[in-house]
Amino acid sequence: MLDSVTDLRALLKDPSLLATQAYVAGEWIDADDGSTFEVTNPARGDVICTVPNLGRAETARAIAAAEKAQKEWAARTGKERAQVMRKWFDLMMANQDDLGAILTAEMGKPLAEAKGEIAYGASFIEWFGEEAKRIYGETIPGHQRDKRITVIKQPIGVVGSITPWNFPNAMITRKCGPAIAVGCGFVARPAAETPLSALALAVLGERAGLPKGIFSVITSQRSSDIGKEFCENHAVRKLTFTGSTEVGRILLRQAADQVMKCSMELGGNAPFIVFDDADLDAAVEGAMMSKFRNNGQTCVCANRIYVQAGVYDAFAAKLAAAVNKLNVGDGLKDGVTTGPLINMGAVEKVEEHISDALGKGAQIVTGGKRHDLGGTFFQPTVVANVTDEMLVTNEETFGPLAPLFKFETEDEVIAKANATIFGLASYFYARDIGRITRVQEGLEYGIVGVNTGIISTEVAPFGGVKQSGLGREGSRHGMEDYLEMKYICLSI
Ligand SMILES: NC(=O)C1=CN([C@@H]2O[C@H](COP(=O)(O)OP(=O)(O)OC[C@H]3O[C@@H](n4cnc5c(N)ncnc54)[C@H](OP(=O)(O)O)[C@@H]3O)[C@@H](O)[C@H]2O)C=CC1
Ligand SMILES: O=C(O)[C@H](O)CS(=O)(=O)O
Repeated sequence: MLDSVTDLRALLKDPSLLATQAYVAGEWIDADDGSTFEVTNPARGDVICTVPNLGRAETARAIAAAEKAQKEWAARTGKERAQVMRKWFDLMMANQDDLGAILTAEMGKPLAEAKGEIAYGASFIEWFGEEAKRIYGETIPGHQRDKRITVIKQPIGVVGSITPWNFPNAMITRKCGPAIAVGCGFVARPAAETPLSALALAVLGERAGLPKGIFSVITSQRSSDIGKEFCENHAVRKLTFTGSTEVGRILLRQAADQVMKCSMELGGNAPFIVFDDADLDAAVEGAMMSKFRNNGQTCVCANRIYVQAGVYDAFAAKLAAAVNKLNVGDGLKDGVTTGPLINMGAVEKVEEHISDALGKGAQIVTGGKRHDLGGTFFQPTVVANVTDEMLVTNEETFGPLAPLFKFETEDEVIAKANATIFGLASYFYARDIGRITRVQEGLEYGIVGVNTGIISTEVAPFGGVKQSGLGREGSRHGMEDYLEMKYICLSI
C-alpha cells in the first residue's frame, strides 16, 4: 500500500495544511474515546491518513464554545469581522495549490477542478466578508403619533452545518461565510469521506484570526449522532444542510422538535433542453460542462438531456465526439479531465441506471462500462432513445451518464422537464427570444441556465424549489438565512 500521507505531504508547499486532528473550540483534539477512521484516496484506493471519530460529547463542547465566542464576535463591527474574513480569503488563495491537492486526494476530482473549487469556495468568504458591513435595518412610519418603529437584524446564534463529499471546501464556505460574517458561531461536520479540506479551512481560519470557538470542525463517521446533537442541543439555533433530499427529510423531522430554522440544499434532477434553433456547438459545450463537471457528481448536473427531433441525431453525434475526448484518470496527474467516482456505491448506481435504460429500449452511443483503470473509474457514457419509463428520468444518477430524450414541441418538453419532485437547476439552449422568455418562465426550478451549462457563482442566489430545498445560498440573499429580524416599537 502506498504511504499516501507521505506522498501527499511531499506534494504540499505547506504540509501543516494536512491536519489529522479535529478542531473544536480552537483546539486540535482527538476523539474522547481515542477512536479514528480512515480517509481514503478514491483514485488509488489507499489510505491517506486517519482522523478522529468524534461523537456527541465533543460536538456539544464545540456548540458550547460557539455559543460563548459568538457574543463577543457579534459585538464587533461588521468591518472588524470583514477584516478577519478578508485575511481568511487571502490565505485560501495563497494556498490554493495545496488546498486543491488535498481536495483531489480525498475526493478524486481533477486538480484543475479542485483548484477551481478552492477559488469558488474562497469567493464566498470574500463576498460575505464584504456583506458584513451592509447588514441594514429599517425605520417604518409609526402607526400612532407616539410610536416609533425600527427593524434591526441580529445574528441567529449557533449554527450546525452538515455537508457532502462532492464539494468539500465550497459547500462549507457557502454556509460559514454568511454565518460568520453576520456574527454567528459555526460548527461544521463534513462528510466522512472528505474531512481534510474542512480541517485545512480551520488551519487557515485560525491563522486569519477567527476567535476560538467561532469555527469548529467535527470529524466523524457517526453522522446520525452528530445530526441529532445539532437538532437536540438547545444552544443550536440554525441547521444548514447540503446533501440528498432523503437525508434532508430526516433532518427536517428531527429539527421540528425545536422548531429550528433550517436551510436545505438538496437533490436535483436537472433537465437540459436543446431546441432546434439552438447553437448546437454551444449546446454541446454546455452539456459537457453541466453533465461531466465533477464526473457528474454535482446536484446541478444535467440529469436528463432533451433534444428536439430536428437536431437530435446531429446533437447526439457531436456530444459523443466530445465525450470521447475526456481523459479519465488520477486527478493528481496532468491532463486528466475526469477522476474516479467517490465509491463503489456510486459506480453501482450508474450501472443500475444504464442497465435499466437498455432493458427498456435505450441504446449505448458511447461508454457504458467500468473503466479499464478499475476501482471506481467509469467510462463517460451517452445513451440514446431514453424514455420516461426509465429510472434515470426520476432519479439523480450522480455520475457520468448523459441520457438523451427526443421531443417534438415546446409545451411537451416543459411538461416533461417539470414532471419531477425536484426543482433545483435547469438549462436550455435556444435563440428565439419569444421561446426563451416562455421557457425560462415555464420551468419550475430555482435556477435556470439559458444558453449556458454553468450557473455557479457567489453573487447569485443558489437554491431549489419543491423537494430540492429550502432557502438560498450565495448573493446578498444568503445573509438572511443567518439573521433574525427584530421589530422594535418605541412609545414616546
Ligand atoms: N443541493 C445541493 O446543493 C447539493 C445536493 N447534493 C445531493 O446529495 C446527494 C449526494 O451527496 P451525498 O453525500 O451522498 O448525500 P447524503 O445526503 O447521503 O450525505 C450528505 C451529508 O449528510 C450526512 N448524513 C447522512 N445521513 C445523515 C443523518 N441521518 N444525519 C445527519 N447527517 C447525515 C452525510 O454524512 P456521511 O456520508 O459521512 O455519513 C454527509 O455528510 C445527491 O442526492 C445530491 O444531489 C449534494 C451536493 C449539493
Ligand atoms: O454540491 C453541489 O453540487 C454544488 O451545490 C453545485 S455548485 O454550487 O458547485 O454548482
